[in-house]
Amino acid sequence: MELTIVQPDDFHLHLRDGALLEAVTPHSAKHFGRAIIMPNLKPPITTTSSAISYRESILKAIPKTSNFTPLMTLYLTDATTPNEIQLAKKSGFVYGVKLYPAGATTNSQDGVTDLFGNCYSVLEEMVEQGLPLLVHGEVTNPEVDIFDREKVFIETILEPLIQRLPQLKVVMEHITTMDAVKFVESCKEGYVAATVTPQHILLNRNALFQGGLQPHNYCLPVLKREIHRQAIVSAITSGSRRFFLGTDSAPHDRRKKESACGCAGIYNSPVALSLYAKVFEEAGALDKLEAFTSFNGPDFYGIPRNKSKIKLRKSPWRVPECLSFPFGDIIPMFAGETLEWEALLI
Ligand SMILES: NC(=O)N[C@@H](CC(=O)O)C(=O)O
Ligand SMILES: [Zn+2]
Ligand SMILES: [Zn+2]
Repeated sequence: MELTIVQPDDFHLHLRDGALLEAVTPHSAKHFGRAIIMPNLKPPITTTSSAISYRESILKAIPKTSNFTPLMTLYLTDATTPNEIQLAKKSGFVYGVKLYPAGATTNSQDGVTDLFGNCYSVLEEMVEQGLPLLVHGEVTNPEVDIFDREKVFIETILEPLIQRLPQLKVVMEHITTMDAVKFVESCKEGYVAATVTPQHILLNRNALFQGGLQPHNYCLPVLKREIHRQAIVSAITSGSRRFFLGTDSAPHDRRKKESACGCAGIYNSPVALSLYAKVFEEAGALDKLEAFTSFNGPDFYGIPRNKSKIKLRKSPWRVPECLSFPFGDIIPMFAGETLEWEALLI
């Protein structure tokens, strides 16, 4: 079986910097046309000028034969100014502003402590400039059960936000619950959308504990119950235009994952397209795959769809156990397992 589709984009990607950037960029560049590059570096990308120099280093890491284009984002802080938003838009290189609630996830220490109190004028400027707010949607109160943090974020932050600023474009990143599906579906199309990762449509929270603690399945927001996974699969295979591909591929050195205090993030760039194809095939919805991977995202962001094509072919291949680099190892999602679908640029 074979399928030819317009080349997909990845609307949520972590490329990191330094040696890690050089190691992982070719994997994304092999399949994807463009990617929204997350700004949670150390230190974070908080200004347009740092986004532009980060973009330069990414361009150097792209193999010569690839047409891969990074779409940059800014990391929102309590100190971001409306003027920075104007500069970002004017540069032509920045496509969104990322909200990390302070303490919610990897490298979020410099994130926002009070969105309405500290960032309201910035949000108003984003409406003015048509720049979307990309949201890690979890509350950070340690008393809230970790499995409820996305739902509580929707109720306490997102609903009031879209009430107050209905013209703001919002992408709820890496959704994990039926609550998020319902919220996105209840909003005005074209203003609120969501990215969906391979892990949140293939795995449920059992995968964290299958045969023992599985650090390579740990990401944030954490995997949820099976009913939530099913709700997300139904939403994306329904043909809704509100959901699109965002891998949240988040490489970490193996030693940081396999540790007494392992960090959050799943590295899935090399396997992502195979996995999305598997889910759509199992749902009997391969005819809806191309809109999810290649149309809905560019349409929401207001950028042209890609012109080039990619072939998805049923041709089993084995995911490497480990990707070794001079600085250390990265363990890919589904390491050592055989996947049915293979993606090839044409
Ligand atoms: N998803 C993750 O578990 N980790 C991401 C951060 C993020 O997207 O929340 C990372 O940068 O490692
Ligand atoms: Zn996140
Ligand atoms: Zn992420």
